[in-house]
Amino acid sequence: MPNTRVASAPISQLGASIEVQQLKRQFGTFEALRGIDFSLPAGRVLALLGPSGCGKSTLLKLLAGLDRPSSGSISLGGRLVADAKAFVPPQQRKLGMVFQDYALWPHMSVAGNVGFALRMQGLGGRELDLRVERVLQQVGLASMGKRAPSALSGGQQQRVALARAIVAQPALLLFDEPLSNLDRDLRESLCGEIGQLLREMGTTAVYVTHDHEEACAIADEVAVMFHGQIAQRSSAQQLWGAPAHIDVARFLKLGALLPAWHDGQTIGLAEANGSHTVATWPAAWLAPTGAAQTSAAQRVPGHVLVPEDAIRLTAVQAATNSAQEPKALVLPAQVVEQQYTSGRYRTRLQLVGAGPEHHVHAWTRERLSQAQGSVALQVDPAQMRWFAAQAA
Ligand SMILES: Nc1ncnc2c1ncn2[C@@H]1O[C@H](COP(=O)(O)OP(=O)(O)OP(=O)(O)O)[C@@H](O)[C@H]1O
Repeated sequence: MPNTRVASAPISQLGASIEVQQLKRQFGTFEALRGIDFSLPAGRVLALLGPSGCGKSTLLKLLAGLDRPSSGSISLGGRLVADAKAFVPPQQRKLGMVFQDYALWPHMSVAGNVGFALRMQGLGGRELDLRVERVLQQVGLASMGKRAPSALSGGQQQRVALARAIVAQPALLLFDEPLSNLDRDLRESLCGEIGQLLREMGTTAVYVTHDHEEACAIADEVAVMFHGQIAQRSSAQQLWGAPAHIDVARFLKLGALLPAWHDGQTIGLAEANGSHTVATWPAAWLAPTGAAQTSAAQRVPGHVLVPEDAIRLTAVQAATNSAQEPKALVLPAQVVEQQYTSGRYRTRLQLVGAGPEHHVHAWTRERLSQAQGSVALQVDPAQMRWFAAQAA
């Protein structure tokens, strides 16, 4: 979208706050949402992130009023819109929606699509034309109003859908995987533009995606969902730096999750059955929040997260647990394979003396051959995190 849009952006309004309490949605005996609680202040953007089937779209539909909760409540802007008794239909919730498949009306022009909500409000003539043209300009489609949607590219069609969603100045914008039909370059640019537009507008928004880069680029806060529940809700920085749950670390692919034990003082990398400890180090070396999860007198099984960026590769002879570098964990490893990507090698390494589950990935500039034998991993323990095994 052109930069002129920023200077001429006329819309600046505060959106509606969202308050969701103990929200559940059952389909027969299946619980698609199992007690969702969150509140979002007005003007904030929340991304719902999670694997397929975790309940993101179900939650979005309940916020939109396209479906009713089995129990629990939703309030928008302090007004109760859904609970056991109340139900406010979508057209009275002052919201705009953008879907994955654009959902444009093919028999209407671009301007006809964009102006539809305003015409429903009784607006017409010059004022309608001006509002539509202004919004088309905002989404980078100035002077395309007369075209048919079928005469536009996928990215342009999604801009029309965006213009249609924002033209009536909604208090809440809901996005359901809006970029997943577009190619990667377009996804990246449109993602940045939507984020900028949302910040300019000050509208509250909920954005469903299974792409963590998209979620982090657009949203102030990210809620990661699994099996109908929110596992963690925080800023993107916190999500990456302090995943609260092993499933979050796994979903975000934050690094290797190595079987380990923790006895309150020491952490040991161990075989899954606990039979053979490969290496130990003081638990205090880990980030405090990671170690704080366990204060046991006996060994508790779990996993240690080793982010790829926490690992440096050195020659075996150069690597020692020296007094100069007391908090560097040194582990001998064997190169298994390397893949060249984006100017670096992603290198898969097997820890020496450990089972197949004890492998990690690290990045190197050089090509290493298996014939070079062992290398040493220098791991920064401050970047590692401990996750105790969950009770069955
Ligand atoms: N109308 C329905 N009847 C029965 N089950 C449903 C219905 N709608 C959703 N579900 C189930 O609820 C679960 C959550 O679905 P939902 O569409 O919310 O997932 P999602 O996280 O949005 O997934 P995706 O990323 O694949 O769109 C899924 O197991 C789905 O099969």
